[in-house]
Amino acid sequence: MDTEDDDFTFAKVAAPDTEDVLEGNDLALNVGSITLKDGLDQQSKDTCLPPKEKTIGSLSFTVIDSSSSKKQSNEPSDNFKAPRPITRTKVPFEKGYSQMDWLKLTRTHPDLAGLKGESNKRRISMDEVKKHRLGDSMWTVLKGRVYNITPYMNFHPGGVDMLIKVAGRDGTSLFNKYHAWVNYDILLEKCLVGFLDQEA
Ligand code: HEM
Repeated sequence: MDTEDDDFTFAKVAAPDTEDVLEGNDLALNVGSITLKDGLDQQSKDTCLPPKEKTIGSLSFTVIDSSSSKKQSNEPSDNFKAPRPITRTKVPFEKGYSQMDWLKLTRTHPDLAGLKGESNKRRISMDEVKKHRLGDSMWTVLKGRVYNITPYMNFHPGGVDMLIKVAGRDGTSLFNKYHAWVNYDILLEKCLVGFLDQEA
């Protein structure tokens, strides 16, 4: 059987040693003896501290006069112009034109680019791109790749009006302005017509 002495759940907590108490008291005394210098003694006043900078013990701080009519340096200057935020309005997609529907179409449609058997590795001149501004064959250039964007028109979350702006031209900068993070490479993979011939 356990005796009361063996049972740690009833272990007696010894009263603190008188020495410990004294040490504690010492600490308390030490804490009590910390003094804060106001830094305004004659010596500080005579040294090189600027008038509004003061020292308390080892801490120093600067007094800012908020009543001063002078502008603080962290205020925007009069010439500062904040960049104008662009408005990105998501157009509610029509039934059958969600991003999932687009994904399904890219997997099932045999020729979204409208290649009709031609290779999509072809080099294409900007003049040829310009001819594809309308109808079922609207092309755009994104970072040197030429895409037929007609099939994607109704699926574009930003709406047809936005996407049509890049038909027949290089759409890279406009695309980046609105959503540089969008992975067009994957989205339009099946719409690739060819590569822009920079020299032509
Ligand atoms: C050419 C290929 C393009 C592709 C593949 C594409 C794709 C996308 C995608 C996936 C979104 C949804 C993004 C999201 O939810 O964060 C989106 C949204 C949007 N896109 Fe495009 N886009 C293209 C071109 C453009 C262009 C040229 C413009 C502008 C002229 C434009 C304007 C917008 C806008 C305003 C939204 C807003 C909807 C939102 O806040 O999500 N897009 N686009």
